[in-house]
Amino acid sequence: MEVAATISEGDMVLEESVVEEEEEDMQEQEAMMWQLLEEMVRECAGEAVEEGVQELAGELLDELLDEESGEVVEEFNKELLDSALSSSESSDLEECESPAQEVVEEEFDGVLTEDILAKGLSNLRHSATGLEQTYIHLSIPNCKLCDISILYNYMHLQKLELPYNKITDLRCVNCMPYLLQLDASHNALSSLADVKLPQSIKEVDFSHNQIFDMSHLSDYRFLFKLNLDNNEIQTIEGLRNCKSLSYLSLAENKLSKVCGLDNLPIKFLCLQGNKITDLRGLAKLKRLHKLDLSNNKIESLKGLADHDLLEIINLQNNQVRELNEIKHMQNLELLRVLNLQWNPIQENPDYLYWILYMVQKLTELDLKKVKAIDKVLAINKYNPPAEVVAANDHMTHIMYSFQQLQRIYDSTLPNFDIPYPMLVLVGPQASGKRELAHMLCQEFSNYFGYCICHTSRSPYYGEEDGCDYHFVTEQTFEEMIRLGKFIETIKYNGHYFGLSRDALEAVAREGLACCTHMELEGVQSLKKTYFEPRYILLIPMRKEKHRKRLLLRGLYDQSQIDFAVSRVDTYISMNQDHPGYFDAVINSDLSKNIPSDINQSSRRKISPSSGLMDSSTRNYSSRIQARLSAEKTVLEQYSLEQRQKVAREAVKGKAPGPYNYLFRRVRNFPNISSTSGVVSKITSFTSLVPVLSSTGYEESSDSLSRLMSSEATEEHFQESSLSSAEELSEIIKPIDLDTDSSMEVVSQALLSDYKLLGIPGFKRIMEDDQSSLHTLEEARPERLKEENIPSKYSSVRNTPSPSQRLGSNIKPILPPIPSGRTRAEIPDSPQQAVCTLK
Ligand SMILES: Nc1ncnc2c1ncn2[C@@H]1O[C@H](COP(=O)(O)OP(=O)(O)OP(=O)(O)O)[C@@H](O)[C@H]1O
Repeated sequence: MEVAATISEGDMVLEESVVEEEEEDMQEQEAMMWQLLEEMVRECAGEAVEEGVQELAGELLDELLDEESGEVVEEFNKELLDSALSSSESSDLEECESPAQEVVEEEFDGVLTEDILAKGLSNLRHSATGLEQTYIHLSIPNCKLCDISILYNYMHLQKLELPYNKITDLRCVNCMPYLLQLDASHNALSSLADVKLPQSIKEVDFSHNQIFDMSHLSDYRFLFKLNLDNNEIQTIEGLRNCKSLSYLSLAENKLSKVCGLDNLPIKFLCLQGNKITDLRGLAKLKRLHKLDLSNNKIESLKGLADHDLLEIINLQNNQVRELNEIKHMQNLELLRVLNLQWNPIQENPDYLYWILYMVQKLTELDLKKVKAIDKVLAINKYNPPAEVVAANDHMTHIMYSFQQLQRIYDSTLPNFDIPYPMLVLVGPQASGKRELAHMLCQEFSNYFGYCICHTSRSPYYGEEDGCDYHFVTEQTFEEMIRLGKFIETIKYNGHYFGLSRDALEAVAREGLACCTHMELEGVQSLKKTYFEPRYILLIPMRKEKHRKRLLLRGLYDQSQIDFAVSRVDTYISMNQDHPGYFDAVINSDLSKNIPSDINQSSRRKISPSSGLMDSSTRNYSSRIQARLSAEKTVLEQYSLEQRQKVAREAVKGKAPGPYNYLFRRVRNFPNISSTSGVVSKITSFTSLVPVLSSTGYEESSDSLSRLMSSEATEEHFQESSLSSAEELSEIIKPIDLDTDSSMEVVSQALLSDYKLLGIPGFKRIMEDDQSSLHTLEEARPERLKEENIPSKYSSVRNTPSPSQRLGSNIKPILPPIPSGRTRAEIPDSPQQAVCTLK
């Protein structure tokens, strides 16, 4: 039993050991299978990686292993792929480093051998002679090469790249007549004396060497690009014959000035990281496109002007301090990118706007995009357009005047519907507008009062305070601005000029229409107010004559004369571009009395009789007074008597007040074509009511009615299609203001043509106005009433409020002075009229 038991136990032991053996076998087989599988996978992945198809490797592994091996295989797969990729990357890097890396690693002695060279050759082509096949490109970077004498045998090379080596001797290139590109950067070259590059060389890079002398680079006519960055060069020299040099870089050298570059066709110049202090040596580099002068010691930008093609300038980290230096760049029409970071100039508060004003086409400043709003603000700050000046001026005066006690002004009485009549003579300096204003006020003293402007300039000889101007100091003028005294002001030739509210009110209080003169900017500001003056433009059509006229005055220096003459064009274009902006245009050219050649010395010695514009004759009022009181001719005397007669009749009510005619509103003729420009042709047409002749009211009324009837007017306008501005310029003929006879022309134009001289006292006319209108209306011929021809009086009485502001062709020539404005109602002092608004 025991044996049996032992046997059976032995059997069991045997059985167990057999099972163990079988298990071991299976494990072995499994391990073998794994090994096989791993080898297979590695092989496939390796192949795929070798081919650079990493994705494919992944997919392959997936396909092979996924289904069979479950998660374990997947993990393995990933590990394998990672290791395969990293090994491929490292092998890539190795490849990048150098084709000859393996050789270098074996204690390389720096001598270029055939083996190394063979790995760097490429680009098999016909040689330049065309006789043989040869490699024309050799590139052996980063090989610690010292000795490259083997290259003496490689004369067919056209491109040679040997950067990041230790080369000190480059004479082998002397035997390469076909070489076009040479890169010997990052080497140990200290001299180029022995290097004789071929004439045909186009691009050379000697950057990052120890070269201190560049004089040996001359005579390369086809050299296009030269890089000498990071060397020891102290002077730019030897390039004068490089007539094709477009790209020159000498960054990080020891240059202290720019020189030796005259007349070279350089487009790109990099001189950053030197010790340059000024740029005068750049003056003759006319083809520069891009300039890098960062990290220098530049203080002055003189030498940058006149580079018409310059687009980009980098002046970062220099010593530019003065805003005025920017002026040297103001003519750089193509300059778009400018970098002035880390320059003291940046600390100036006006820096941004001044630069944007001076170099208006910049798109990038200090590495930031330029904003359009900043450009606009810059222009508005330093050279604001006339509209901006006018708007600012208007805002200023409105703001200051609001701070004052509010009043009811004589010029606004009796209501806003009927604007206070004002006549403003506009034109460039010395166009004769001041003389004409004085004359009008003298001749039409019953209608016009001269409005005396304020100025901060000192009086010329012959000018009187309170007659020509109110002469005040600049401080007083500015104080007056702050007190809200002005309606408009301008600054002309550095002096203030302004139309004060008080001056205008003084005229209005007299019951007179205001007549004054001013420059265009004044008009632009005045047009923003509620006043609605008529504007007459006096324009010199011949600039040379105008210049002589200014010269004759002997008051202005050359720049002032140039400025005044240059403004003639501004007026002309304003008149052309804005039809109706001026109500009339007068050609103010002189025709006589100006000597054809005026020299400097004779300017101040012109006798009063030789011309009106001499400074000794500038007391206008007395001059005009003298003229008017001069003995009259028979004809003048007769004319005067006639006018006085008419005036007497008007006062008595037999005839309408003459101002009613003079300032009657022009009808709006639809077929008037708006034109602009100076009118020189004189026609007989007048938009004013025709003349009151001595034959009595009936006749004149008849002719008036005929003229004002639509039939007559349409008929007339078919002949003459003029704008209202032109109509008035027809009325006031082109006048030669500076000749004795021209005074008469003015008189005749304004007086004889309309028979308006000798107007009786304005006040009385005003008082009689209402009654005379009634009387006259009643006295109108029945025929006219039946035909429903509009009465001039009713139109005067019911003058419609102007529907448009200035510039419109339907506006009146001049509004009538409101009938409610009589002397009796006008308070004696301004205080009486003061009423504080709630
Ligand atoms: N309030 C004003 N607003 C705008 N412009 C004015 C004003 N007062 C005067 N001006 C103008 O300023 C300019 C300079 O005046 P200034 O008196 O110095 O000229 P001028 O040499 O005497 O010439 P002119 O004979 O044209 O007056 C003139 O054109 C004048 O009409």
